[in-house]
Amino acid sequence: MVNNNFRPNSWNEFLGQSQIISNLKIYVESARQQNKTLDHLLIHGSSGMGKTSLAFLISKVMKSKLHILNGPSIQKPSDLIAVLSALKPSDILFIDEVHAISKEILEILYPVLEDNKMNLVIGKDYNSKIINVSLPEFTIICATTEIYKLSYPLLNRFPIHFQIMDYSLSEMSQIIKNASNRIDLQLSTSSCEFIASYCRNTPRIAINLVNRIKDYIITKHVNCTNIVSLKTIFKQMGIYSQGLTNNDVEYLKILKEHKTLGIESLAQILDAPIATIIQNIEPVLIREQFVLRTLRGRMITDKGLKYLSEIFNKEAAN
Ligand SMILES: Nc1ncnc2c1ncn2[C@@H]1O[C@H](COP(=O)(O)OP(=O)(O)OP(=O)(O)O)[C@@H](O)[C@H]1O
Ligand SMILES: [Mg+2]
Repeated sequence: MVNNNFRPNSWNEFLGQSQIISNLKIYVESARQQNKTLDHLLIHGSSGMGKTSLAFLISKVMKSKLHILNGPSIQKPSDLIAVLSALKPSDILFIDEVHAISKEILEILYPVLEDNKMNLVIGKDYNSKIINVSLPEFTIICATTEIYKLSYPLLNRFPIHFQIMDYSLSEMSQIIKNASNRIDLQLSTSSCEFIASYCRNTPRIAINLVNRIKDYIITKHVNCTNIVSLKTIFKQMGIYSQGLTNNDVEYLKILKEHKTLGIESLAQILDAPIATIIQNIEPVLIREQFVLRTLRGRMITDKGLKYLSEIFNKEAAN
């Protein structure tokens, strides 16, 4: 489990995403000078890229109390209404996985986002009436990994919208350096860069790897953290270069065998849900240019074939 202690506590500790951070600093400062709350904010990006960390950081720099809700766990209107009713001025409400909230809950959220009001239905059938309840000035931060599942009316009710972009290799190595410092693990710059190449561009994976490396060092399964010993650790963990896992390699092997395959056939052969393939397997393979998505289906590239032959040659040599 990723330890919450790794979450950035200040602007400086949140690495990369320079455009988001520089804009956010302006919006936060402007809100402060006008004695206003920050406008509602939507953050989207893949899993483990820093959405929750950013929401936590905003609440820290705004010195605001953070209330947290998770889209899939808001099952009935009262789940949301209870939290909204407890909000105090300047609080922040963070709704994670907002794509998973139902239409019924969205109906409550729309007037809150737009007019800072809750429309509550009191009574039943012919005796029912709607009352408007004004809420204190507060900020809603929503996060999603699946932006395309949000309806347009929801999307355009967020005055601020950030997309978490890829991290550069040097930003990833700095995240690794900072995480290793926090757990007293000595890593050279070249070791950090090497680990960064195994992180699939994802800070959460970086932090997991740093923790696992510490496990190997502490239990003396490996003596030092040079690149040769890091390679031994990753091999033992079943991670290939570029951070590929057995599933990713299996996917490449299937494509090598079949040349071109549609996603349904791939899912069947891999025995994995299509969503898992699209969200967990393909992003790294496409970013590394090992795989192409064409109209006829998925195809392995020459670079992908070279990667496969390299890892199997290495295995044969060992
Ligand atoms: N830009 C960053 N700088 C430093 N550390 C980061 C950064 N982004 C993420 N992290 C670290 O990576 C971990 C995972 O990030 P986080 O939980 O914010 O991801 P997420 O986008 O919310 O993922 P999910 O969609 O799965 O909820 C955090 O614990 C944090 O320590
Ligand atoms: Mg999160």
